[in-house]
Amino acid sequence: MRSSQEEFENAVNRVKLLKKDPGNEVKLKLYALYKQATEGPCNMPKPGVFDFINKAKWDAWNALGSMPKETARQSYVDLVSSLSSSSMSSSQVKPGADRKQQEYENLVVTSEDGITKIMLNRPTKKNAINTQMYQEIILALKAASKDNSVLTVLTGNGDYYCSGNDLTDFSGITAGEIEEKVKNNLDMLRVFVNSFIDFPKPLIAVVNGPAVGIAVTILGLCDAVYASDRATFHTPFSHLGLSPEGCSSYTFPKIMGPAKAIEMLVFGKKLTAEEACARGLVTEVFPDNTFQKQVWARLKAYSEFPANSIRISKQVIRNMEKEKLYAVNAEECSVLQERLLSNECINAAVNFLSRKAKL
Ligand SMILES: CCCCC/C=C/C(=O)SCCNC(=O)CCNC(=O)[C@H](O)C(C)(C)COP(=O)(O)OP(=O)(O)OC[C@H]1O[C@@H](n2cnc3c(N)ncnc32)[C@H](O)[C@@H]1OP(=O)(O)O
Repeated sequence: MRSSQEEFENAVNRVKLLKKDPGNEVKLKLYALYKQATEGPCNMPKPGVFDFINKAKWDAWNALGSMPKETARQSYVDLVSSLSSSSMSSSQVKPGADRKQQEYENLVVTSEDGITKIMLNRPTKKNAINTQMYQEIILALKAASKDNSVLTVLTGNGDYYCSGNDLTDFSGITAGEIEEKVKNNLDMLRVFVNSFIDFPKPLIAVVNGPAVGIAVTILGLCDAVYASDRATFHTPFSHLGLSPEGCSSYTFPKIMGPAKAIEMLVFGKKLTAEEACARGLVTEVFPDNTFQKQVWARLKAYSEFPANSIRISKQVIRNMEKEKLYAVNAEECSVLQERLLSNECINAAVNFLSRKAKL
């Protein structure tokens, strides 16, 4: 929908009422869009290099090139709306309260202070990831990649971070249906892991408690991992007749060296948070009683860094090996598809379902 001249003028007035300074970067963007919307493409002579302020303004306006006036007007209105709502939320919402976004069945997704938090929300099942939760995480990451946040956080509700893939996912499936179900699940897993590979902003795991299976492997694709000292890290793939996923067959040897990676991924050694930190899988460990306070203060400080710089720097690092990661993901999914149909795996799932086996 195109915005009218009246909406544009309203937006110009609303900018003057903003309670929070939006920062120089946003102010330059507003200036440039306003000039483009009212005068068209940049028509000023370029200021000298030492005229810093006017040069920055000129650069911002000139960068809009031949953007039509109508598009600039719409972008200005959109930008002011996003600023007004965040300025309102900080003045009207109780401190510490989150602004809730789209509703999900297995997630709670909130955005505040430049941080989008995706919280796994099946605490009674230790946040095990079922098919629907995989789909919801894919959607939530897609939405977070496009929202105004600077950082995205993945965490768990309750005493667990996540107990990994939901082992009951295949219960109630007949022998005739199993192959197709496994294939569909593996197609979904590939998309799920790709959405971590492709995530364009810093993605931070706040590991509030034990993590199992895919919840651990995917940490190798996160940009920082903050863990409570109560957290543990366990990838019992061999016990379950499975094989590594989440690109861990590539990221773990790279992070901790092949011998330590094999101890985890092949022999299923469970690590404490301190051990995982010593191996480089975890960025920093915090005492559980101050974990949330310390981590969120840290994240809030990081979210105030220049958003574009942070995003671009993350992408420069990730882009170096994106193709490799896609290939690893595809290969792991193809191996896992066979494993899921193996007797070793089916027996392990039956054991879990009949409550004979636990980790
Ligand atoms: C797309 C295909 C991908 C395949 C790749 C696989 C990747 C993986 O993630 S492999 C790892 C899979 N996860 C596990 O093996 C963990 C299994 N769970 C357990 O061993 C235990 O539940 C526990 C150690 C995580 C926690 O034990 P405890 O504290 O004693 O709590 P409960 O066992 O009573 O659990 C409470 C409740 O939660 C259910 N639950 C826990 N984890 C899972 C799970 N992974 N899948 C399904 N359900 C899980 C558990 O069954 C209990 O439910 P209720 O009995 O209904 O209360």
